[in-house]
Amino acid sequence: MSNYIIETNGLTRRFGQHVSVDHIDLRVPEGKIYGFLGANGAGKTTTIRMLLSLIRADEGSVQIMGRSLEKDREKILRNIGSLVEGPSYYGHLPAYKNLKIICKLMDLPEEDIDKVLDIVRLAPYKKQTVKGYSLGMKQRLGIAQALIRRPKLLILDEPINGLDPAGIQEIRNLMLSLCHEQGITIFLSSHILSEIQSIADEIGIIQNGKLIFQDSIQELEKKSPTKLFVRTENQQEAFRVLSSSGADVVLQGEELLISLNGQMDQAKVFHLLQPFSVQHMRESTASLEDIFLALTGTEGSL
Ligand SMILES: Nc1ncnc2c1ncn2[C@@H]1O[C@H](COP(=O)(O)OP(=O)(O)OP(=O)(O)O)[C@@H](O)[C@H]1O
Repeated sequence: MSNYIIETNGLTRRFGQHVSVDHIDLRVPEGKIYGFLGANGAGKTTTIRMLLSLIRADEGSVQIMGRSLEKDREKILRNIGSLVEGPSYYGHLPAYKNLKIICKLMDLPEEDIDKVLDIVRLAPYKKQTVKGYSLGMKQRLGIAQALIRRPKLLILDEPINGLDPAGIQEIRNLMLSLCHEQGITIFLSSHILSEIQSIADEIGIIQNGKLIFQDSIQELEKKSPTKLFVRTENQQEAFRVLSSSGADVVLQGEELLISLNGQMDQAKVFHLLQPFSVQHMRESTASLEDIFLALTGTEGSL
């Protein structure tokens, strides 16, 4: 058996003439957090719906936990917790009761409810009706609904979408603890790189239905164009020295903007700037658009 908990081969889905998911070969390692990135309309939700057997694929195959989704649908889905397009719940009932209904329907042990509410940090609010919850709390309830099934794999579609920075941090911490402490593999989609950059081990990037990158976050960072913004006491002279040494540098407002690459790395820039008194230096983190540009040479459709 491979070490991939999800493996697709040539997975394809068309809507009319439009190929929404175009022959993608996902490789999701077990026990990791996999970030599935793409702009709006790139094909993330369609892919996830195929992984969960909510829609059929036109071509290709899906293997999950070493089994064929086509042949062993029931067995596989029993071990997956998912949250696609927002949580569904009874707003007039408290979180505890919402989970109790799921346990009854799916014949799951009710003893797990308190544990799961504790994990998603909703225990203090378990008796309050859900309609009064914040968006982040509702999202955490959605994750609790997925966790109550004791899944080996969690598949979450844009779980961070629409949350405020505190809510984003809460969900991030939750993912990290679910993966590292409970050993659950997490596959989550997002259209914002920076939101999942700090938690994902592995990244897949989908653009116009095609998987244009799939590797570790370290490999992605190597491909991301890093930029340095620098202010010195003598900008004109620093600019002249940098550009005559082959640096890709422009004067942008009060700052010199230097694009780093294999020939001009940070150490070389520091060396060239030694004669100038550097007042300020910051490094930019690459956005999804920068990465699309670096990977494809075209602008992402964000
Ligand atoms: N049921 C459908 N009927 C027709 N076209 C569809 C359907 N579902 C998805 N599409 C099309 O497939 C493409 C991919 O959509 P999908 O929802 O998978 O993208 P996404 O990456 O999840 O984007 P978003 O973040 O906006 O949900 C889009 O062009 C969309 O219009």
